Amino acid sequence: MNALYINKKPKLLIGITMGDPCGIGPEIIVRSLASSALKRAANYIIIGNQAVLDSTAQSLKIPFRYRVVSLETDIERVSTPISLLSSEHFDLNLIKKRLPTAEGGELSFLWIKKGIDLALQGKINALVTAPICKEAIHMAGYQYPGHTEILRDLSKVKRVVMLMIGGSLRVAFVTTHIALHEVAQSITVKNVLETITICNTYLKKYFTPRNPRIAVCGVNPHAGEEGIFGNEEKNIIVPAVKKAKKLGVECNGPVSADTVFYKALKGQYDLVVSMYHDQGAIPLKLHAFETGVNITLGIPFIRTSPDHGTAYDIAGKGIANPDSMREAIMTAIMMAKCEGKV
Ligand SMILES: NC(=O)c1ccc[n+]([C@@H]2O[C@H](COP(=O)([O-])OP(=O)(O)OC[C@H]3O[C@@H](n4cnc5c(N)ncnc54)[C@H](O)[C@@H]3O)[C@@H](O)[C@H]2O)c1
Ligand SMILES: N[C@H](C(=O)O)[C@H](O)COP(=O)(O)O
Repeated sequence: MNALYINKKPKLLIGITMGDPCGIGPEIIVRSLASSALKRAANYIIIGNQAVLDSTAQSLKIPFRYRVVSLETDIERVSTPISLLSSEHFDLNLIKKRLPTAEGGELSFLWIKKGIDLALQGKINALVTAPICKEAIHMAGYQYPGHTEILRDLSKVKRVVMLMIGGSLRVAFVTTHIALHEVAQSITVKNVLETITICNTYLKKYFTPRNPRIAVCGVNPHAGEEGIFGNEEKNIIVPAVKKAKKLGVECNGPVSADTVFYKALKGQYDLVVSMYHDQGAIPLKLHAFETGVNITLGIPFIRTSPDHGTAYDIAGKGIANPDSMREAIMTAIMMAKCEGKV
C-alpha cells in the first residue's frame, strides 16, 4: 500500500445549506470556507446554486475552488475540501432585489430538505444551515416558521429544542417562533420538563463534563411574585422543576428573568431555559451576536446555524461578518468529533 494513502486520515464531511440566495448566506459561506483552518478541520459540501456561489466569490474577489457534484450518490466519494451539490436554476437578477422572493424561498426550502435527507442517510456528519427568510419560504408556499420546525417535522420527531450558545451564555427555549399572545398557553409542565431534560442530556454529551446547572426562567415579572403577576410559575414551572430534580437534573427555578442571565454570565449556571423567543434571544444576542450559534437538539443528527438572519440590508455589500457562521461550523465539527466518527 502506498504511504500517502496510509497517512490519509478520514475527514468529517459537513453539509452546508446556502440559505436564501438573496441574503448574506452565500457571502458568509464563501468567507468562512476561505479559512485554511476550517479547510484543515473537515471537508464541506455546500447544498446550493453554482451561479450564486460563483458570483458571490467573484464580487468578494475570493478565489474559491470547489468541485461540483450533481448527484447525491457522488457524495460518498467526496474527498476535495469543498464540493457543491447544485441542480436547481436560479435567476441571478433576483439577487439584486435583496428582498424576500418566492424563488429564493423555494430554493431555501429545497436545500434544507436535501441537507436533512443527507444527514438522515448518514452521508454527512453534520448539517450547518445558512440563514433563510421565513417570509420568503411562506411566499413559496411552505408554512413553516423556521428551520427548527422543518427539522422536527422532516426528521419525524415530536420535540426539538432550540439552543443558542454564545460567549459565556447558553440559552434554550420552551417555545420558539410563536406570537407573544400564544406563549402563556403553550407553556405546559410537559413542555418545560422535556426542554429541561433534553438540554441536560445534550449538554452532558457535548458541552459540560459534569452535571449541568440549569436555571429555569419565570415568565412573568419577578417570576410571578407569588401569583400577584400571574400563575404560570406556581402551576407549571415549579412542578416541572420538581419533576426534573426527581429525575436527577440539577436545576433551579423559576428564577426571575431579569437577573438570571446576569447570574449565568457570572458562572452560576451552565444553561438558562427561557420561556419564549425574545426572553432568551435578546440577552444572548446582546452578549454575543457576532459569534452566537443556534443548535437544534432532539433530532437524530447534528445541526447548527449562525444566530443571525438574511440581513438583506447589507447583502451584496461585502460587509457581512462571517464569524457567527464560522462558529456554527466549528461547533458542528466539535459535536461531530464527540460522536467519535473521526
Ligand atoms: N438562521 C436563520 O435562518 C435566521 C436567524 C435569524 C433570523 N432569520 C430570518 O432572517 C430574516 C431577517 O431577519 P432580521 O432582519 O430580524 O435579522 P437579521 O439578523 O437578518 O438582521 C438584523 C440586523 O443585524 C445585521 N446583521 C445580521 N447579520 C449580520 C452579519 N453577519 N454581519 C453584519 N451585520 C449583520 C443586519 O444587517 C441587520 O441590521 C427574517 O426572515 C428572520 O426570520 C433567520
Ligand atoms: N430564532 C433564531 C434566531 O433568532 O436566530 C432564528 O429565528 C432561526 O431559527 P431557525 O434556526 O429555526 O430558523
